Amino acid sequence: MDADTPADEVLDELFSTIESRKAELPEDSYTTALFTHEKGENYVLEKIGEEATEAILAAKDDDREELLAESADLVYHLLVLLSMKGASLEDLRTELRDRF
Ligand SMILES: N=c1c2ncn([C@@H]3O[C@H](COP(=O)(O)OP(=O)(O)OP(=O)(O)O)[C@@H](O)[C@H]3O)c2ncn1[C@@H]1O[C@H](COP(=O)(O)O)[C@@H](O)[C@H]1O
Repeated sequence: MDADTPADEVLDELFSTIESRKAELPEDSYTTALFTHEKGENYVLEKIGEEATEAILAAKDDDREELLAESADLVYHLLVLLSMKGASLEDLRTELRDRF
């Protein structure tokens, strides 16, 4: 993924990068570190809790910039969890669409 990726393709690109890290486990990759952590999936679950708390605190402080940054961290870690559990972005889209 690079800075030229159209904004409406960012989530697909990000999920595709996560899936590729899961398959190839390159060194020097934070995503690889999540997939191979000694705590297993518990580590990414902890990160989701932390990032959600940080997003809540930013919202309470009315810090829009921080809220966006923490929300991006939260979404990234949530996508890693979905990938870990064998779910796809398409599954998430379907779940959301079925609530219309
Ligand atoms: N979107 C993200 C992303 N969002 C957040 N993070 C990482 O999530 C971590 C957030 O945790 P914290 O805020 O607690 O910061 P930290 O203290 O460094 O983290 P810990 O040591 O506590 O784990 C940071 O290390 C961020 O770098 C991300 N890491 C990667 N990506 C995307 O994933 C792609 C692949 O990254 P690599 O797997 O590193 O190649 C990148 O190109 C990005 O597009």
